[in-house]
Amino acid sequence: MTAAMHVFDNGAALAEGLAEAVASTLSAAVAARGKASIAVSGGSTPKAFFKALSGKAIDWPKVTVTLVDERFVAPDGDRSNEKLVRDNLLIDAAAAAQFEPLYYPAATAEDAAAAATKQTAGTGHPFDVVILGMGGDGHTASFFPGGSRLAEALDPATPRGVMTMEAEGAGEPRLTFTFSSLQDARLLVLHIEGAAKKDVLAKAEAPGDEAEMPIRAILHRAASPLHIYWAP
Ligand SMILES: O=C1O[C@H](COP(=O)(O)O)[C@@H](O)[C@H](O)[C@H]1O
Repeated sequence: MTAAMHVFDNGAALAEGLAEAVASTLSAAVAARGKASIAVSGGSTPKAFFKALSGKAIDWPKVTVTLVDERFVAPDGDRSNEKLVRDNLLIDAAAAAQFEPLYYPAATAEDAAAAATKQTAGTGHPFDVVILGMGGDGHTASFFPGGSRLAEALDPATPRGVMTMEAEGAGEPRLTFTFSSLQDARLLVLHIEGAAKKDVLAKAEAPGDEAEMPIRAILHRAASPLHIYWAP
């Protein structure tokens, strides 16, 4: 697997540079296939990128936006990745995009994952764009160290779709696209910021157990070239 490093002076420059690259990939997808798809991460890092992307001139009604992972929490709560996307990406021009959530108000996270798998079945085979983040523990999407279904989620034989994950470091039960759903995106990006995450990345790039740092699955065996976007 090859990785290209894109280094920026600061978060604002990164947000703009990444938004440009994503907008160009989505527009090319619409031109080639009449539609485009993007799966984005939650957490604290992507807010400025979302805002930069939301104003780009893309044929947004033809774009489907979803999440790489979600917490099993209602979408009006501050821990909801859906809320982050609705408040920061699905605004301005991008308000016209289609959105496919991973959270459903089901009795269990398993039921919500089944509903999300069904609803997203027509999207992303492969995704045009996947934007991954990374936690300080080396998790990406909801592939957490010690995750209850980590081996299954990272197994390339596990089909595309959404599954549940529970882990000590995860807080709420999680909903996550499987590794097979994400690793072949036409534009596969890892977006990280700060010196601490650069150190985590360096550790993960060295050979080692995926169970300890699940980001290794993406770094070492994703089918698509990985573009790493970093700013201090
Ligand atoms: O739990 C999550 O964390 C990661 C990293 O988030 P950050 O706050 O360190 O940027 C994120 O990529 C993932 O989507 C989210 O659910």
